[in-house]
Amino acid sequence: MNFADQVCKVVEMKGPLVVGMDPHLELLPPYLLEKWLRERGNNLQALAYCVMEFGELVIEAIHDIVGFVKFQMAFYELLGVPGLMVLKNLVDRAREKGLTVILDGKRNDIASTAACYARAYLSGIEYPLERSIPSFWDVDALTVNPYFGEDGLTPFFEEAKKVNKGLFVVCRTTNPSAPFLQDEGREEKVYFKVARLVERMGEKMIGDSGFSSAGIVVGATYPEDLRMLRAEFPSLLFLIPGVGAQGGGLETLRFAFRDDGMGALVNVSRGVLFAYRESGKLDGRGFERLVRTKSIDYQERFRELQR
Ligand SMILES: O=c1ccn([C@@H]2O[C@H](COP(=O)(O)O)[C@@H](O)[C@H]2O)c(=O)[nH]1
Repeated sequence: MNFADQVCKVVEMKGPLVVGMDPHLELLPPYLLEKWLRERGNNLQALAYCVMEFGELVIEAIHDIVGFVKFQMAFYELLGVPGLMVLKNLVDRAREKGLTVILDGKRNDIASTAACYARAYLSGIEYPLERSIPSFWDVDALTVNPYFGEDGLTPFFEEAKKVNKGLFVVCRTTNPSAPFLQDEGREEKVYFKVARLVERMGEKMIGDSGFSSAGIVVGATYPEDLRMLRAEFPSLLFLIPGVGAQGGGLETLRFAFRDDGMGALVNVSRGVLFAYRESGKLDGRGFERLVRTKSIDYQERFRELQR
């Protein structure tokens, strides 16, 4: 069973929600932030402890009802080395709890450097005398930037295939100025070309589900593009951000799923993690109960769209 087949199995069991583990510092529950700053002082290590406890509480609250988490690396990189250690701990905790982990790093470069990223995040290090060291980041899938073209993408596809991991290549992004570059192109728009390239490069990664382990990132904020992409690329898994805080609607996500309800993973970060802010509980105590309630709510709403 390859990564794509595994994704379909988990979607069938739990639903397509991906909880985005994006610890925006300014939105963290004030009681937690105050506790760690009081105990450890005003420094990166204190913030990292706070993010760690926050992440652990989220994982504990959702692991039995959610199948996927996506860690946005930027929020952990912000906290320097302590932040990266927290990221590592949370990734391991999530996997121990049975969650499928997507690392949102949007990596790429020229081929020789991309190979290094691909080994770092996917396959690990192989060196002479048949010795090898597994990847430090024990994740299930990585997001990748397509701007370098096929030679930049190739190492990610090769390494992912070797160790049966997943890729999500950035295709149609959620941000307002996305069309400025992504809608360029003579015969075909750039984002469509990206999807076509991923489809071709991932042909040999198609599993029994009919999906390839190399998918694309498609924003919920461009529903018509989402619909066209699904119609044209039935074998691509979509990782869909943009629901909630960025204003992406739910109804149009119906088009993202294949007839059997498979094919789309929907990421919600702020809309789930910080639900306590809509509840009037200003210090955030018990925020994790609302994370759970909101996750259940999203899974139910997605289930309706999958029919
Ligand atoms: O086009 C893109 C690509 C990635 N993202 C990432 O998804 C989440 C969205 O967070 P919300 O709080 O649910 O808006 C975040 O990690 C982004 O970096 C995206 O939004 N758009």
